Amino acid sequence: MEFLACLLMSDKTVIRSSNLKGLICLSIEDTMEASLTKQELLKKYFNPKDYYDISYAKGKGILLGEWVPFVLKNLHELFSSGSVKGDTLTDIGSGSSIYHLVSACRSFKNITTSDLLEQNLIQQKKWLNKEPDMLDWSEIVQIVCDLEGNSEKVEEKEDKLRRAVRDVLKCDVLKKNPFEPLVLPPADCVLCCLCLESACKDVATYCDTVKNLKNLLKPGGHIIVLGTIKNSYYSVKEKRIPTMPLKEEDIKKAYTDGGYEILRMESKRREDLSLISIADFQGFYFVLARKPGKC
Ligand SMILES: C[S@@+](CC[C@H](N)C(=O)[O-])C[C@H]1O[C@@H](n2cnc3c(N)ncnc32)[C@H](O)[C@@H]1O
Repeated sequence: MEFLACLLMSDKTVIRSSNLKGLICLSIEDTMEASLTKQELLKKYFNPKDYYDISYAKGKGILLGEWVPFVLKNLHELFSSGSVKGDTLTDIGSGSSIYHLVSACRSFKNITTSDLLEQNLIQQKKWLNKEPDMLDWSEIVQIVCDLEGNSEKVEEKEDKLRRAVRDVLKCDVLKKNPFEPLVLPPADCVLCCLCLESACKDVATYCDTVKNLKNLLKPGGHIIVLGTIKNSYYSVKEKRIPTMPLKEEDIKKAYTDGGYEILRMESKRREDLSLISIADFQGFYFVLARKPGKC
């Protein structure tokens, strides 16, 4: 007779069977993991130091080869052209990273960084306060100094960025007001690097989120988004964090339907697939778009 058996074998393993012939072993941890939301998974597994080590650490970070040069080159060209400037820039989903803000601090004197996770805000503040256990971004800052013709030394550049970052705030980009209960004054520029694919569960949510970010901008303000194409996970230590695999064709539609004027769009195919088990993105994209209206 068929019946459901659920035997507790140890504090970690459950055996389930509908007829006791074919046993399926599930760990309690697996079962509990499957019920975690994306945000709960991030809170549990996104250790900023581990993320930095796997992604950006000197000589070994997997994003150093193609992603970092793609981001730094595009942002350098953009900010040095003088076409995007103003007083305030809001960075969404900064994590514990600062590499993407180095070029921006030439054009914006008032930068707000933000993230969903408290552990990232803590790590970000360590770098801003030059605490002994801060993350070392100097190798990447040097690349920006090189792009700018070495008019400033790495330490000068880092201090300039530290002076420009006025606030480090908690945010949830999926909320109507991502900074609730705070209401931020509209910014001249919103920047978002590797966050939307991590936050959004599907393309429809990505489109809604992009549209909603307009509320954080002044009329005529710019949004700059850099992210990955067809990426379904990235790893933090041995844990895989799921992401939303965005297709190239979805990107243009999201910004056009979101009510922006697209000023520039770039994409690049990933060439080195050797570390695909750590993150399976196929390429990267860069979008610069403008909220209609006069500044
Ligand atoms: C792959 S990391 C990128 C971090 C950093 N921007 C970078 O380029 O290295 C994704 C970041 O998005 C943040 N994130 C995920 N969901 C979010 C949400 N709903 N609101 C704000 N940030 C979120 C995570 O906490 C994490 O810091």
